[in-house]
Amino acid sequence: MRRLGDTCPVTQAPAVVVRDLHVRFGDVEAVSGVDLTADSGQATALLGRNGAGKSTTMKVLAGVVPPTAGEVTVGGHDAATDALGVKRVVGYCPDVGGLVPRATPWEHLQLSARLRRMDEWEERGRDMLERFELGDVAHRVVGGFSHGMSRRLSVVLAALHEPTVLLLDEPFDGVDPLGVEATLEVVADARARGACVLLSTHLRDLALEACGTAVVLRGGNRVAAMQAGELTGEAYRALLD
Ligand SMILES: Nc1ncnc2c1ncn2[C@@H]1O[C@H](COP(=O)(O)OP(=O)(O)OP(=O)(O)O)[C@@H](O)[C@H]1O
Repeated sequence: MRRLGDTCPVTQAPAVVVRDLHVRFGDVEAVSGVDLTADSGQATALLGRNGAGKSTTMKVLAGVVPPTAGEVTVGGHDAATDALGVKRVVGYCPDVGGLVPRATPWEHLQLSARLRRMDEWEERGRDMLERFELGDVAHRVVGGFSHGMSRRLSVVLAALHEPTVLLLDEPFDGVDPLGVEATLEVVADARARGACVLLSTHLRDLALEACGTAVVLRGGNRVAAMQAGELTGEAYRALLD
């Protein structure tokens, strides 16, 4: 039985390694040559315009879409051959979906904890729901939730089990300032306990606040990787054009 706070195997290698990733859906090449590395204890922002390939890259890192070509290792697991191993080490907030409309937030937490054979998770679960102002609706089905409430619950579910690699795809989308603050705290907490965080967003300012490193994608390619502080508005705009 896994307990919160259990230490994960520490490796010297970067927590996430992506080399020349290609992902094809039929005739569409969604990702065509992305390279990135991300270290434990660091947060990396994936930035880029609509259709740049951010969500597809995140799906590969989460083990839910296989790479068509290239090398992808997440927490030491090869995404092409060991998707289950990848799923075990990540916490993933998808860009859309992932929630069961007829279930309540508390039931989502219960299911997640059971699937991961977690013990002693209730206090953290309650605390996280409170931090994301979902405590009052913990027993209301999520089918009636606003978009922002659903996003907040998706972040809670991704982070509940204190994963080695935390993947947040558009976590700020439609989320109010208190939800943004709670999400930034989740990122900071994850970094502090040595997790590797990857966060995709269109919002440069929030990316800079949350992350020390920024990777910019365009047309399925990585066009830049830099310290987040170097990504001025002007530099970002130039990379997008
Ligand atoms: N399942 C799919 N089938 C076909 N094409 C897809 C599929 N998923 C993504 N694509 C295409 O791949 C490209 C990259 O999409 P992706 O969702 O990864 O971009 P994104 O950077 O996350 O965009 P956004 O910021 O709008 O969410 C787009 O052209 C998209 O239409």
